[in-house]
Amino acid sequence: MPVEPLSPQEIDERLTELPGWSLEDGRLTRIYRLGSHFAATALVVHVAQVQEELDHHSDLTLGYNTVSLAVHTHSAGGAVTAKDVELARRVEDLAAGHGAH
Ligand SMILES: C[C@H](O)[C@H](O)[C@H]1CNC2=NC(N)=NC(=O)C2=N1
Repeated sequence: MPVEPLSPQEIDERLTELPGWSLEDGRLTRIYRLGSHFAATALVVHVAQVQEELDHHSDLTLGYNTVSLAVHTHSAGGAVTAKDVELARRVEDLAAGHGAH
């Protein structure tokens, strides 16, 4: 079943429950900071596991001690959808356990 784009108001509502996340260039984005490059790398691997589980994938960028995500839904023409929000929530749940902030 195709996933529908969220309206700008729906995106704003969902962002209130996702501290640190914002809409940048039409994508849900967040930058996490970690204590070391190795800790950041471990978070990337964990996020990749969740993305495979959800079959939904962000642009995931590893820096020295940062991990950046930007996600929209390709199959919805690049719109932000509930799938993007679900991925953001799942990543929020696991990031704290990695000491990400
Ligand atoms: C075939 C596979 O289910 C699709 O290509 C999935 C994979 N991951 C995806 N990720 C994102 N962000 N958007 C998609 O539309 C998408 N589609």
